[in-house]
Amino acid sequence: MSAPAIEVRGLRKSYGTATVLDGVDLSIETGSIVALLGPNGAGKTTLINVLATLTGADSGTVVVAGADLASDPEAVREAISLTGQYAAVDQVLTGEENLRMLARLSGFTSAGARQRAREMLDRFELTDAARKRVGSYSGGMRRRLDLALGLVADPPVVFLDEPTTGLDTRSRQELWRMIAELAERGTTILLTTQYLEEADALADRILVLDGGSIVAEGTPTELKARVGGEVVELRDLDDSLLLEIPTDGTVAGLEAALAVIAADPATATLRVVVRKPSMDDVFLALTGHRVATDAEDPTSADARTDNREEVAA
Ligand SMILES: Nc1ncnc2c1ncn2[C@@H]1O[C@H](COP(=O)(O)OP(=O)(O)OP(=O)(O)O)[C@@H](O)[C@H]1O
Repeated sequence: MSAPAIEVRGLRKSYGTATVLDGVDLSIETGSIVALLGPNGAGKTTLINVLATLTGADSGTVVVAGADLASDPEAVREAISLTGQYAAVDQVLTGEENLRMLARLSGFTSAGARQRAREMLDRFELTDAARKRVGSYSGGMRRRLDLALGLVADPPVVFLDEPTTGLDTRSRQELWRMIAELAERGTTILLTTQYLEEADALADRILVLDGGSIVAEGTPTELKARVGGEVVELRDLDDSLLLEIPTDGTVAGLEAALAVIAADPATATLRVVVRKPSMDDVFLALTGHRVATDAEDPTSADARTDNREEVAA
């Protein structure tokens, strides 16, 4: 088995008296996609920034792509890219000009830079917009350009800090496809996300960061299996959720949940739904918090109905 692409041991970081990272240990396999989940303020960005050499740690060891962060930060910088860092990309230049400029700065010859820009535009479906100023790009196109810029020099390790926040569902799914393709080429990806569906759809493994350390890790299926079986929901006629009861998924468990609901005669005409545990249930069970949702969060309300089956009340 090859050495892990990222290895972190006992990482600590405080701001003043506030301990943000309190002994983080993690190991990320080469070529995998790992999602870092955690409630707001859990320290996800701080952890990514430490790994990307932007923030110094107080103690602990970090090895990225075989390079030790403390003794050889330059080698770490050469092995990584961090999305969001090109958010201040030149708006007046076109997408192609930005890519060519960055390729030149990364050591490509003039002809090589032109070729590399063309490849990246093609791969990130920006060829039609290549000659347009970045200022006219949509949010999704900018994220794709940002990712393309980060990959010009073909780094083996890529950090994506909330890569799809604020994007509509279609742009988000386009970006997921491109991120998955990147991993298929052997790039290691560590991403933070507040969208549980994103972690579920994209990640080989999920790390849950809470209280300054990794409190759980596993594949999405393993984490869901940990919280138990089906969840029984009681919904009103407008489909609003009134009650949810986690069960162990056995007949006896479901019967007991239905008995709780049936004990209130007012529920007789309402609807009961049985669904599989979602990442949201996992997150709540592991951290005691729900993930903050926003209007575009696909894991909120509607999207969480995916696994539901309706049963007679
Ligand atoms: N430069 C800084 N100085 C002081 N405190 C900081 C600094 N950067 C982050 N913090 C604090 O550290 C904690 C973790 O912040 P961080 O941004 O890493 O969390 P996060 O998990 O990425 O949160 P979010 O999901 O809200 O982006 C927060 O309480 C934040 O206020």
